[in-house]
Amino acid sequence: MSEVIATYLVHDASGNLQKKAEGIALGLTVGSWTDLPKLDQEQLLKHKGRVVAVEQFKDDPKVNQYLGKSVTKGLIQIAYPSANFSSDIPAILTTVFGKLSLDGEVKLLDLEFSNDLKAVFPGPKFGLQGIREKVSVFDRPLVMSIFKGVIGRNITYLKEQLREQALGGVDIIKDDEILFENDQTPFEARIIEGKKVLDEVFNETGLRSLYAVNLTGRTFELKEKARKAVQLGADLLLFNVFAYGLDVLQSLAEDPEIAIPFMAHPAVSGAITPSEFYGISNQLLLGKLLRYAGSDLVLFPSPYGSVALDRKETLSIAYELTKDDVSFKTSFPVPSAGIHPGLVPVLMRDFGSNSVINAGGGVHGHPDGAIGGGKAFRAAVDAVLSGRKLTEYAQHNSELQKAIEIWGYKEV
Ligand SMILES: CSCCC(=O)C(=O)COP(=O)(O)O
Ligand SMILES: [Mg+2]
Repeated sequence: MSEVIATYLVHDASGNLQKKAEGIALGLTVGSWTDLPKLDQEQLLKHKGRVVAVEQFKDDPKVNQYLGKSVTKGLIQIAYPSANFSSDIPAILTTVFGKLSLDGEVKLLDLEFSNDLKAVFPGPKFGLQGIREKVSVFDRPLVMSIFKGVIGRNITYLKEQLREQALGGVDIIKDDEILFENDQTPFEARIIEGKKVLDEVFNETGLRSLYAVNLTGRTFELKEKARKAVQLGADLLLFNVFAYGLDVLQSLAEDPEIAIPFMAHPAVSGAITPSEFYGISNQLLLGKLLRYAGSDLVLFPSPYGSVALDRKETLSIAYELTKDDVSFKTSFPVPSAGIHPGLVPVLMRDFGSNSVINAGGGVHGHPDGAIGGGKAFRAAVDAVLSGRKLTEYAQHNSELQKAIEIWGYKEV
């Protein structure tokens, strides 16, 4: 049957989760808070939500104290018939968590789509393997660096910073998500001038880094802007998807004229995900839904840096992005924020080779500048792949040595 099964974590004061589940299944589909006498059986059968499972957990006095009331914690699973919604994320989210998201301590943990429903979503156009092919790197995690301190600077400054990052040997260089349309470094100039710089570096070194330019502006201008970016030869598009909406990403990603990869930034998602009582899980929002909507690479806070996320949560995001699913290509997990070369061993232990190591401050803050920073990251990756400790490898690599001296390291 065509349906979406939603899994919720609930903290309910009534103490009767079965009744709560029945209330949700009816209330979000054919019913209301009052009896509707005209509901007929046929309509009920076709459109009513179905309670799939209810699992009650042990009472937790700490939670009761925190919430200031006695609650019953548990998982509720409800199946919603596809006949109730059009096949798009806004309709699905509104069905499964529209009014319900406002109604007490309920967190949406997961959505399971039937195969016919999955088929309407694009998934990543290039995916992890397609990105690897673009950079011709198949046997290690990719290394990415982020422009820093570019706001208020002109295109000459941006080009210099781009050149330094590329010379450091990183595979991808991305705009910071806070660089918007501006007079000094306009979107189109960034693409045109950036391409020249990266082609120059390629002629000098044989390494062609990719540049992810930040696609920003008003929603209804984005398609034209993205199409123009492709015509100008942009490599990738960075996108602040949660400032716009998942459906905006999907519309862009499925446009055949925008045939370049999308990199999703998690900005604003922290307004939705962190509570254990409310919102949507990171696994669903940053993992499954970003993959379904067409993101080729997904940034999220790593467990170790400046904006750290619980390790289990980060692993669950990466799992959703990379797990086998015949319907979709896999997306590249990009654990980020406050990353320095000394964290590479733990990042590679957690996320493996099919991940991107991404840093801004950890590249530009290197004593030898962004060139040294990039080299230090590449050396750290080589050290781990060759089974050596960072400190041992650093004895013969000055860039890694200097990075470890300032920021330290975590061996596994
Ligand atoms: C919260 S994940 C996105 C990280 C990010 O946008 C960023 O600019 C990280 O920069 P950093 O200097 O911390 O590497
Ligand atoms: Mg940033």
